[in-house]
Formats: sequence, structure tokens, C-alpha cells
Amino acid sequence: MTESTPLAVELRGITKRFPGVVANKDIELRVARGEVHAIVGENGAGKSTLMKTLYGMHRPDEGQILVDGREVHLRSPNDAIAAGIGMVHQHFMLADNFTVLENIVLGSEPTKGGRLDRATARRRITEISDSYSLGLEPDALVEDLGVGDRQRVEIAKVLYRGATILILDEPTAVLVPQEVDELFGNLAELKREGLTVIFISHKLDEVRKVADSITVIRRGTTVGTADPATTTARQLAEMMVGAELPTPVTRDSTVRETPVLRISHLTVPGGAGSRAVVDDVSMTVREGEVVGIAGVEGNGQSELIDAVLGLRLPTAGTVLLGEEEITDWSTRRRREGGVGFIPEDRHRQGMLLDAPLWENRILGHQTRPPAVKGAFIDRRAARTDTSRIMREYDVRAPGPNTPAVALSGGNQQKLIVGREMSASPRVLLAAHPTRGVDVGAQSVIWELLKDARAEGLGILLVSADLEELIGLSDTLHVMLRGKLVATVDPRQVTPEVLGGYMTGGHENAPAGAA
Ligand SMILES: Nc1ncnc2c1ncn2[C@@H]1O[C@H](COP(=O)(O)OP(=O)(O)OP(=O)(O)O)[C@@H](O)[C@H]1O
Repeated sequence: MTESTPLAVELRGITKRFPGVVANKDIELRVARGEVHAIVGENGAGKSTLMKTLYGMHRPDEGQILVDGREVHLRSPNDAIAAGIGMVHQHFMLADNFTVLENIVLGSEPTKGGRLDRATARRRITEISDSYSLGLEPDALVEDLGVGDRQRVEIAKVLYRGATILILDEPTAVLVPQEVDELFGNLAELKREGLTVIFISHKLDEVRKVADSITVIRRGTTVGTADPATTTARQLAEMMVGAELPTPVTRDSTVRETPVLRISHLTVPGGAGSRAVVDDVSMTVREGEVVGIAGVEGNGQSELIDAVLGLRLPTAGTVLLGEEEITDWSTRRRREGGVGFIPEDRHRQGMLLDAPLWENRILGHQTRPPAVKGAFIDRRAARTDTSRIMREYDVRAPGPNTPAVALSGGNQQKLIVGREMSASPRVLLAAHPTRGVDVGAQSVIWELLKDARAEGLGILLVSADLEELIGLSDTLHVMLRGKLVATVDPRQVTPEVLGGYMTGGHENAPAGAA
């Protein structure tokens, strides 16, 4: 790089403190114009805080932000956008019942005589779509789009606002392998056009494949940069955590005869007049068995889990827990009867963000120890047990009185897993149990699930992480448009083949499938 080409982004000595925590400490980041730059680090290392600072959502306590060599003061995302910085969040923020065009312009509509100037908007969107090969259809309804397309709409929305520096927060977490390849194709295109991409990821192999350079953050501070061409995933992990990579998966079957969960012909209706979201689904989970469900998000997996948990009413079919039919039971009774639950959206279902960790520890388990003593909430026992979970599950936070909102995403997830496992469930409904957790914590959670399985726990596992599904499952079903469309052998299937079934590329199970 010559003196005459300033860096697209330079962060000098960025420090950001929250009460009791230094989230970022003296961070240095140098991102060249036109490169794809990855940020990696274990849970709670400070990646999101740093990106939020760069997007104007946090004000740094110390340090400087330079864009194209000039210092900027970002007080809000609007300031960031004005400086050419856009962010694509992990949870898409699109309005389902609007078209692609409407979603893209929402908030920055071109107007003509006070009304939306559709012609101008359409022209610009087509230009953006063509220049970066995004393949957008401006009039399609967002609710009809798959995950990969929705992500491209989010990217287009940011480009529409004139961003030349894009921040992507764990963009591949929700994608199947084919979609990941497409996204990487899109990123290459953005790069070719001179745009700069900064992205956060926990998937080190992917990072090595797509990034031009990598910055590693550990415990709030930059520990170094790595060249993806010459650094292995193991070396990266060691820079991040100083720990070993996950151990290879053990394949000894622990499946016993006794069924713990039997779902028969379960059907859950969709909205008024639409087709069933869970359509005549039958499956059995036995003691010591992990039954995985692969599927592109939105194909009925969440509704299936909700129905087993009693959060949604089926119109047909039955659910048995052990020998007991629980189809009409309340959620609370199911939970007390031994159904554990790791929700896919921890902010909506799994946590009270403003409440302290100890309250979150007893959430959903209020009727049994350590939550109660007689008729009262036993705060002291709840706090003590929360501290135990924090130790055993490596939840990094100041203490049991810390509010959940102050934890990084991965640490919140570890607390939920610890809470659910502590209730010794008979069957665990696990939706994306390691989403957002780093490689070290992921291997810890996998080991815990495997140990529990060996002791007889039955697990119904929904995950978008195909390595996880293949690695943990004893039986693996594929769900598409509400139906189970294939059952594959996890010891033989590859992520690519699985991705094919998930997107409807194969209509039938292969010969030899279970
Ligand atoms: N709003 C907040 N209030 C208090 N502390 C916070 C807040 N946001 C983050 N923190 C703390 O800052 C630290 C860094 O968190 P951050 O979310 O940036 O980590 P991360 O690297 O993105 O982690 P993950 O991979 O788990 O998402 C953590 O200790 C977290 O508990």
C-alpha cells in the first residue's frame, strides 16, 4: 500500500467501557479499500461492540475512527451511513408483506410530488442488482423469498444508501452451503467494484476462504492480524482462545430401545387459508438418540418445536412423552414433565434481557429447586446455582446479578444451555444450540450434549449448522415445506448433498437411506 491510498477504515486505540466491563481496549484495526476483512474472536471478545462503534451505535470512550484517512465522529447510524458505512445485521430487519423494492427504499424513499417515485427507485435498484450480480426481483414479495435472497435484499438496502463499506454480522450463520457459495460470489463482486467488506464470523474455514485479511480480537483487544493464505484454522483458533479445536466426533451409538418422544401425524395449520406449516409429521426420538432436522429456515422446523412444546396447537396428530400422551398438556406441564428447550430466538423466548442472570437461571423453572423454597423464590440458591453454571459452562460475566443484556450473544447462549441441562430433561428440544458461540464454547456444548445423550437423554435437534447436524445426529430428517421429505444417514451424507435435499434439489431419499 502506498501513502497515497488511505485505508478505508482505520481504528486507532478504540476503548469502550460498559459498567464493570471494558468491552474494547485499545483496539487497532486497519482495513484497506477493496478488501474483505474478517474479524474473529471468542464469545465476548468484543467484536459486536467494535462493529456497533463503527456503525455509530456506540460512542467510543477513547480512540479515533478514520474513514478514507479522515477522522469521523459517528453519533448515530445516520452519521455512519453519511460516511459511507452500512451494516447488515444477523437478524434481518425486512418487512415480510412488502416487496423487495419497498423494503430497499424504506426510510430513504425518492419522492416526486410527495409520493414514492417508483420509477427512479426501480432504476437504481436494477442498477445495483446488475452491477453486483444480486439477481433481485423488485416486485417479489419478501415473504416469498428464501434466506439467501433476503440477505441480498439487506445488502442492496445498504448499497442503495450509498455505502461503500459494508459490515456483515455473522452472515453465513443462517445459510446452507450453496447459499454460502453464492454469498461469497456476491462479496467477490462487491470487492471487484472497489467496495470494502468487514465481516464477523465464527467459522474459521470460511474466513480463510473468503477474507483477504483477518484481525483477531481476544478479551477486548487486538491480538494480531493473520494472512488467510498462510494461517490454518487451528492457528487462528489458538490465537483466539489458546485452546484446542473441537475433538473429532465419536460415533458410538448410544441409542436405546425406549422411545422418549413420539410424534404421530402432527399437523399444524398456517395462517388463514394457507397450507399447513407442519404437515403430517411423524418421528420417534429414543433414549440416547439425537434426531436431527435439517431444513432451510422457514420450512416448519420452528413450528414443529413449538407444537411439541405446547406453544402451538396442532389440528391433527399426537405427541407422546414416554408412554403418556401430552398433546393437550400446557407448556408448563410439559416442561415439568421433562421437556427441555433451547430456543432459536433467545431474545424472544429464552431470556429476560433486563433481568439479572439469576432470574434468567430460573426462568421457565420457577416451580422447582433451586428457584423455590416452600412457597418463596429462593434468591440465594438461585444465585449460587447461577454461579455454578457460569463456571461449568464458561459464561463470562461479572456475576449472577449482571443483567443478561450486558452479556455477549455467545455467553447468553451458554447460560441457556446450562439452565436447560441443569433440569435433567428426558428429552431436549434444541434449536440451534451453538448459534453464535465460538469454536471453543461450541465444542464444550457438543461434549455436554453427547455426555447427556450417553446417559439416555433424547434430543430433537434443529440446526442450520450442517456440520453440527451431521456430527451429532444418530438419525437425520430433512424438512421441506412442512413435510419430512428425506431421511439420510448422518455417517455418509455430506453438507452439499444435505443442502440439495433442503432446497428441494432431490425429491426422494437416496437408495440405502434409513
Ligand atoms: N450493552 C452492554 N452493557 C454492558 N456490557 C456489554 C454490553 N454490550 C456488550 N457488553 C460486554 O462487552 C463485552 C464484549 O461483548 P461483545 O458483544 O462485543 O462480544 P462479541 O465478541 O461480539 O461476542 P459474541 O461472539 O458472543 O457475540 C462482553 O463482556 C459483554 O458482556
